[in-house]
Amino acid sequence: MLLDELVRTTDAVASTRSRLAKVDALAQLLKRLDPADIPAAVGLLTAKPRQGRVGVGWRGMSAAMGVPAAEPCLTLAALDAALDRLQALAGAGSAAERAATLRELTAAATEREQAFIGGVLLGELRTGALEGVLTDAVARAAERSVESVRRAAMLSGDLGSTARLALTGTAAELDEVGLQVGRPVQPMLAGTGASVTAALETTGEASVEYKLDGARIQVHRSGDDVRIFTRTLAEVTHRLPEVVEVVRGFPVHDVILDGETLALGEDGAPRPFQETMSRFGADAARTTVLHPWFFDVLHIDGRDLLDEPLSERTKVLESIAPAHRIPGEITADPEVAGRISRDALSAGHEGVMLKSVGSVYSAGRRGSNWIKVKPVLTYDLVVLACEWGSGRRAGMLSNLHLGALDPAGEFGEPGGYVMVGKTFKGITDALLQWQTERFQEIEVRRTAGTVWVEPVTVVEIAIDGVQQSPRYPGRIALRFARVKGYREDKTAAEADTIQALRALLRP
Ligand SMILES: Nc1ncnc2c1ncn2[C@@H]1O[C@H](COP(=O)(O)OP(=O)(O)OP(=O)(O)O)[C@@H](O)[C@H]1O
Repeated sequence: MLLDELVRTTDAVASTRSRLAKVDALAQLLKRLDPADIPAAVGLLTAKPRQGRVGVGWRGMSAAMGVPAAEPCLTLAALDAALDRLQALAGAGSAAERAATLRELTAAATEREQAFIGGVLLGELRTGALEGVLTDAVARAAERSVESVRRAAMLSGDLGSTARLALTGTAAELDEVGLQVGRPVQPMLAGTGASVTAALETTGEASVEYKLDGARIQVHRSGDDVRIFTRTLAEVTHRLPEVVEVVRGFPVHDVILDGETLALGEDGAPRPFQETMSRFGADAARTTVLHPWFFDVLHIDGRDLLDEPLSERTKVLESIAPAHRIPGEITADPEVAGRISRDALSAGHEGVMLKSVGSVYSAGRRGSNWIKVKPVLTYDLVVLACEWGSGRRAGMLSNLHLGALDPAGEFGEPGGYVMVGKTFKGITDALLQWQTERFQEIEVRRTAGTVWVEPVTVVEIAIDGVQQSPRYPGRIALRFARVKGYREDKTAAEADTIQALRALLRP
């Protein structure tokens, strides 16, 4: 299939607000695809290429942009092959070859296709919010239930291969997609509660656990082979040898564990989130030791536990990793839950998670079976621009312009970002240095005092609330926003929404 057909479909999808019409257009496209092209097409449609990051930045992309092709002639297969080549060339010494591959690719693309490829490669995730719609479209095109497609995608961690199986295999084959030790699954996520009492009303009897402010880890072990994945399913095994050692010590052969890892100080108190995350970076120095804590177990020695109630999974966890279980208790009593929350906070943790004891593990779902309660409101927002500082911060990019995701386009373009405030508070000297360099790399334009950047950087912001504001497009502004740290484990498509922030206006 020609790339042109896929790009036209994304334009049609972006131009309508009707979910049904979007699903319909995508289903038509999926049905026409050559089966071999399906995984690549799904990657492009969700702006997450099959190849992962191919290491093309804004500068490289703009340098490669030449005269576009007059007529569409680039096939999906050719684009996919070019991405394979770019990925293989990532690394030192191959800059010239990479530039030539990119130039060749853009020369074969029409102007619209060039813009599309740029958007995908730069991780400009305008279409990123499409995953739910695309899952529906796969179900429609393959005449399978949405639930069976969703489940297979969550358990395989891969919508592209799921789409191919749904469209070319039998219903039974789709239903057989299950957990596989070594292949990461989409993690279960939490809703937000205003207080432990309110959360407990929703969950009923709950496992009330410390909410540690570290990094999510999913650990797969088969014999001595241990693999660790992040929240976005990137493999980080080689970065966390101490976690590998801990898990090798558990009395099991096969296991899949879900947990959180973080750095502790000598006094046992948690170190700042940024210190944990620094261990995940490319040039990570091992100055801190990371400790793993587990709160769930999805599989043990040939037995899948996803559909077992949490109370059962907790017992299994206790039997294999008692010393590495996250602190917590099962209770229905708000007094007890309140005490656990106070203990968590006084030990320096973020808050608590309340999890319904009867709930199954819903991979990839953010529901009300898990509810987080944090005393400080924090939101993950996207940096849209940054202003040059003054005084001590002269010459440094300091004041961040913050945007919230607008999936439906209520205040602008669907999947775009709506500015909700600015802040330069809470930014350490190290972060200031980092962001000054980083933002100039992803710069898209600048005015006298401000550098505008690609909307790809997620930053965690603490706020006291929001207030009405006629100045900002979402008609609200953040109150007392301060930076907690950058969330390199999150993509911009996973940022918090303008709707979630606006909901804070209500008492
Ligand atoms: N006891 C726990 N149970 C589950 N998750 C925990 C626990 N302690 C810490 N966490 C972390 O909290 C997150 C749960 O919150 P949520 O599902 O909303 O993810 P998130 O969007 O990354 O949220 P946040 O920014 O608040 O960490 C998990 O992804 C995990 O990293």
